[in-house]
Amino acid sequence: MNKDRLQKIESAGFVLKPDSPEIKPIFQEIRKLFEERGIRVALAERSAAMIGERGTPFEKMCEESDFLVSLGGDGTLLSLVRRSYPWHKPVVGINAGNLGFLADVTIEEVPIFLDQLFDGRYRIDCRLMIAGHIEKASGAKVEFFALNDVVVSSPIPSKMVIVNASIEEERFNTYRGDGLIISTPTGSTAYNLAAGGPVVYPLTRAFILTPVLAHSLTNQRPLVVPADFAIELDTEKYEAIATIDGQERYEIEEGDRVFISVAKEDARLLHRQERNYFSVLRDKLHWGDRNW
Ligand SMILES: NC(=O)c1ccc[n+]([C@@H]2O[C@H](COP(=O)([O-])OP(=O)(O)OC[C@H]3O[C@@H](n4cnc5c(N)ncnc54)[C@H](O)[C@@H]3O)[C@@H](O)[C@H]2O)c1
Ligand SMILES: Nc1ncnc2c1ncn2[C@@H]1O[C@H](COP(=O)(O)OP(=O)(O)OP(=O)(O)O)[C@@H](O)[C@H]1O
Repeated sequence: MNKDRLQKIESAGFVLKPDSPEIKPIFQEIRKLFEERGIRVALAERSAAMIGERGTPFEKMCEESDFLVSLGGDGTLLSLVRRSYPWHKPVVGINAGNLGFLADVTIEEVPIFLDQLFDGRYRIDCRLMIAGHIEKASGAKVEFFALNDVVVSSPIPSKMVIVNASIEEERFNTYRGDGLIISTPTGSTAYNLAAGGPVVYPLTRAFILTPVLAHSLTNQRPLVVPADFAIELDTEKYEAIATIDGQERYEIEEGDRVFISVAKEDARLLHRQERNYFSVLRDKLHWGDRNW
């Protein structure tokens, strides 16, 4: 299979921004545009229920769609990429949210995006994903995937956490502070950026370890490591949680271990061909804008 090309452009599966029934007329308009071009549209059950329609079970939709569409903000796209990961379908984000850094097709651009799709003028970017798991002290195991980041922090604001980090089975550092972010290059412009971590071009194969408000006078710098390095975290003394892409939370107790490595398959993000990462940095995050 050529991972850079769509196999067919006959069916699309949609997920809508949660708790936003006001999105219904926008979705209906977009569905019409898809159907006018001969693309069958399925809507995931939960999204359908939100707008009073009958939907398709999420798994069936992923199985049967040539590509998936998130109509919402970056959060809706992150969640769709994670949940649909086992089917490895290309995902495009139509921005009906605020920032739309990842979800980069605007509602107005949908007709032209569809024309370009049929002309072959699109790109599928392979983005590395985190494949992680938590081994509980009890022996239980929880697996997860992340497109942006895994954050180990305190469940209580203004309480500290102590996070021990090992890289390739070698104890490397103990982070004391608000937490530790393990970010992918895709996530480098999210929480990692706010915590002072580097912006990393999204096609780079690396992980970034960035402390959040480290309680230390010995500069706890962000660290970039190759994506094929295995990272292991555990915590001491304080309560902690691991948050996946800002959306899934797991309690971490003393004795639990969090394992982070690169997922076998990349996520596939479908973009307009002319999308340029540096323009997005400028337009959305005001990179280099002297008035900001
Ligand atoms: N201080 C912070 O900046 C902060 C704090 C907590 C979480 N986050 C980030 O929020 C992400 C979850 O996003 P959400 O939209 O579900 O939550 P959210 O609604 O809390 O929004 C967080 C903001 O980050 C933006 N964002 C998300 N992923 C991005 C990316 N890869 N590049 C640039 N901007 C991005 C979103 O558009 C939104 O404006 C987490 O993965 C985490 O990285 C940021
Ligand atoms: N499946 C999901 N599980 C948990 N939270 C979700 C899920 N999908 C979306 N969210 C959350 O819903 C909220 C709103 O969604 P979304 O991020 O798409 O829109 P937004 O905040 O308006 O846009 P943006 O993220 O681009 O600023 C976000 O906080 C997001 O994390």
